[in-house]
Amino acid sequence: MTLRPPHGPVRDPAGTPARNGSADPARLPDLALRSYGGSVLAASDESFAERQALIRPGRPAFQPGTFGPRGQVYDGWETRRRRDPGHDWAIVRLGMPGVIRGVVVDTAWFTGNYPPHAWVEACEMAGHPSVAELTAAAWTEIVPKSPLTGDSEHFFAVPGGRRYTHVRLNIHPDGGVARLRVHGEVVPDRALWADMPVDLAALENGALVTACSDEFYSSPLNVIAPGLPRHQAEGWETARRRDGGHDWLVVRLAAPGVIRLAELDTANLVYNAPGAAALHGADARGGGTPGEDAEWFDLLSRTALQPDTRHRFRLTGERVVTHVRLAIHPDGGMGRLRLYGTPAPPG
Ligand SMILES: NC(=O)NC(NC(N)=O)C(=O)[O-]
Repeated sequence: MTLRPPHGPVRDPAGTPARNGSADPARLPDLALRSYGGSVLAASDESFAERQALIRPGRPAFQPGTFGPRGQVYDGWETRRRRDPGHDWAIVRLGMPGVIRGVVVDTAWFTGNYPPHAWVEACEMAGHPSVAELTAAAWTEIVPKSPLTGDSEHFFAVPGGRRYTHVRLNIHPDGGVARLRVHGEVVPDRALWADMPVDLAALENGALVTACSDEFYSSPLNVIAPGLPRHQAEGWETARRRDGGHDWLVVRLAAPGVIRLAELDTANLVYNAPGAAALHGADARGGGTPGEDAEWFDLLSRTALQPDTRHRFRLTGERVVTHVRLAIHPDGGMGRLRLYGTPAPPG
């Protein structure tokens, strides 16, 4: 099973195959995504096309022969032609800090104006640093200076396991980059959870969708994304099932814990909402990832659902869970899944 990047339908990115059961880096969430709270804080130049487009969800669009006052319109970040030495750069705050496993520099649609070279640096700064503070920070090179080609996705694996909060994309000497994707594992600042119940299924808290039955129309990762889905494609949508079975996904929680409240939101699924859903838990504190044959126990027995509705269910069990399986009957999808609970004490 592979997971699509969020906000499908999208074409599959070319990625490396899964290794040792670990996720393919290109399938991990894009920590920089604008809809995950990322921002392109500053850029050396954005004369032709705005920097914020670098981290927009979805594939870049292009319509030839569309000219505005700046020139041809591009869906990406494009700097002016340099007439002096130097290079262009853009500083990106990750929406979700974490360990970066791979970076995609996508020059889609930039043909006569792509940068011949790029490299990427990263840094970790606590709090809410200003651009001046970031500029003065110590940056680590995570992608060495590498050649680029026009109108192509370039995937760079990132070794090491450090947590980062910001990245800096450098291009030499100038040109256009449609998208920058920063794939990795979310590592939240757990001190900010204080002692409050949290959404243990939230991507921003470090949860991850690790498996699903089907992701035909849009990614199951969407169900644990921040905020509300604006439309069907910003949730998870499966194909119509014709085999009498049911669809499901598995969430590895942000931390082991007891879930007190489950929110199953069929937002935007009007004519394709599941008829019913159930939640099952597993406790894998001993290690490993529970598979189909794991000991899954009931958290919420099969319950009828309404279309386009946020359902909230109190859960009464006291068992600690590390993984939750959402079963939907027979198919359809889900806009959002929230699992509020209290993390179990360490050990
Ligand atoms: N946005 C632009 O017009 N860019 C440039 N030109 C074309 N036609 O794309 C360029 O780099 O000079």
